Amino acid sequence: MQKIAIQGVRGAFHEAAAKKYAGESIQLVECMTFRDLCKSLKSGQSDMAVMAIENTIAGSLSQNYGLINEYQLSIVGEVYLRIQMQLLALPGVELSAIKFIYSHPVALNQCNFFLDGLSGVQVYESKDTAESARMIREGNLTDTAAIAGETAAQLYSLDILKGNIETNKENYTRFLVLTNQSNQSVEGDKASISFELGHQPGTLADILTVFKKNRINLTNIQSMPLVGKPYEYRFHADLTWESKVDFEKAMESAGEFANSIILLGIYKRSNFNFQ
Ligand SMILES: O=C(O)C(=O)C[C@]1(C(=O)O)C=C[C@@H](O)C=C1
Repeated sequence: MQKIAIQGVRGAFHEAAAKKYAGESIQLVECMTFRDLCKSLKSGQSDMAVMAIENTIAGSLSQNYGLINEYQLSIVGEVYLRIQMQLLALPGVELSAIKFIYSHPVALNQCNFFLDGLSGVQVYESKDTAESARMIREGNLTDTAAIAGETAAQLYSLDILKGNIETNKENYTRFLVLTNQSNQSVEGDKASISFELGHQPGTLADILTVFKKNRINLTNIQSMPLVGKPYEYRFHADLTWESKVDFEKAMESAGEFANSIILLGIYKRSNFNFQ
C-alpha cells in the first residue's frame, strides 16, 4: 500500500486530495507541519506527499515553494479540490455559546467575511482543520468551534453550526504531489520550474519572452526571497503547452538567460473546473 504524507490528520482536506490522486487504499502518514511532510519524504518514511500550494481566496502558500527547493523534491502531479468550510461544534451547542474558534490559518483566511461578522469570539490558528475538530470532541469543549470540512464533522461526530462559510463559493485549493525521485514524465503536459536571474534590467522580461515565443503558457509565477541575499529572488513558474517540442526548445533557450534553472517535474495537468 502506498504511504502518502499529508499535512494534518484524518479528515483534513489533504486526506481528500491524497485520495483523489491515489485512490482510497492508501496509508496516510500524518505530519503536523509542511516541513515535517518534506522530512517524511526525504527519510523514506513515505513514498509520496501531498502539499497545498495555492488557494483561490487565500492565495499562495509561499513558504511551500521554498520547502520544495530546500528539500530538492520533485513534482509528479497536481490535484484541485473544491473547498467548502463548515463551522463545527458539539451537538446541541448554539452559536451564541461559542467563545473560541480554531482552524488552520489558510482555512481561517478563506472565511474572513464570516469571521468579521462575529463579535465576542476569539479566533486562533491551529495546525489543521480536522485536528481542531478532534480537539473539540476529545476535550468535550462546549464553548469552542472549529472551521473544517464535512468529513471532519462526520469523523469526530460534530454538528454543522453554520454551513459553507467560505467567503466565495469559487473556492479551490491546488495541491502538489511530491516525491523524492526526479520526475520527467513523458506523458506530461505541464511543468514546474524554478530559476534565478541576474540583477540587470530586463532579465525577467527576457526569460518570459522565451516562453512567449515558444507558445508556452504560464499558469502561475511566484517569487521567493533568496535567504542571505536581501531583495534578490528565486522564481517559481508553472508552464503548460500544446506541443512538448515547444517546451523542450523553450527550456533550452531559457537556460541561456537564467543563472540557474531547475526542472521540478513534468506531470499531467489537472482541471479545477470539475464538479
Ligand atoms: O487543514 C486542512 O484541512 C488542510 O488540509 C490544510 C489546507 C491548506 O493548507 O491550505 C488545505 C486546504 C484548504 O485550503 C485549507 C487548509
